[in-house]
Amino acid sequence: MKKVEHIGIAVNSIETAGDIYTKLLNTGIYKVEEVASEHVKTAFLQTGPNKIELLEATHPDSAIAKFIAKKGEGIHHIAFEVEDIYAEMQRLRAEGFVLLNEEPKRGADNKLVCFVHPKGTNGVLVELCQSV
Ligand SMILES: C[C@@H](C(=O)O)C(=O)SCCNC(=O)CCNC(=O)[C@H](O)C(C)(C)COP(=O)(O)OP(=O)(O)OC[C@H]1O[C@@H](n2cnc3c(N)ncnc32)[C@H](O)[C@@H]1OP(=O)(O)O
Ligand SMILES: [Co+2]
Repeated sequence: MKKVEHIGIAVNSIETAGDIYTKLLNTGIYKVEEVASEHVKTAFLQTGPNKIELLEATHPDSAIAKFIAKKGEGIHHIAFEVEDIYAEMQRLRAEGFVLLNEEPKRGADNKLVCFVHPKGTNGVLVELCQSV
């Protein structure tokens, strides 16, 4: 694992949350991308080397819609950048972690991503991501 790549925050509205985080971080959203396969719209802000990903559901079946219905808005996941996602997935499986996808899937910026079940990581949903 190389570093924390981003922290994902589930929000009801990217427009509203975008204004709040722009004021909070004193920097604007630098990109908005819909990731249709995940049923989310994402918006990214950057402070120094760190990225915040705001996530709004685009469908009632979205993980974000379900999360907000259960827990309300808030931190949804921590994403770690990895060098070789296939190797990391194999390593984590061997360590007994439950991966939520068998094969890497595509996230924002077309990155390869894989999620680790929060039940095995002390209640924190973990995303692995590899730049392509
Ligand atoms: C675009 C991309 C990118 O960055 O490039 C993204 O980030 S996409 C980000 C959106 N996509 C994803 O999150 C994909 C991976 N997520 C998933 O597969 C799912 O959301 C699961 C994490 C498996 C949860 O789905 P499931 O249908 O099982 O929902 P559920 O409501 O029954 O949840 C089962 C248990 O997990 C808990 N739970 C659910 N989501 C959680 C989260 N984000 N953090 C911590 N705990 C969480 C629930 O409270 C519940 O606990 P109790 O049993 O105690 O009540
Ligand atoms: Co993410």
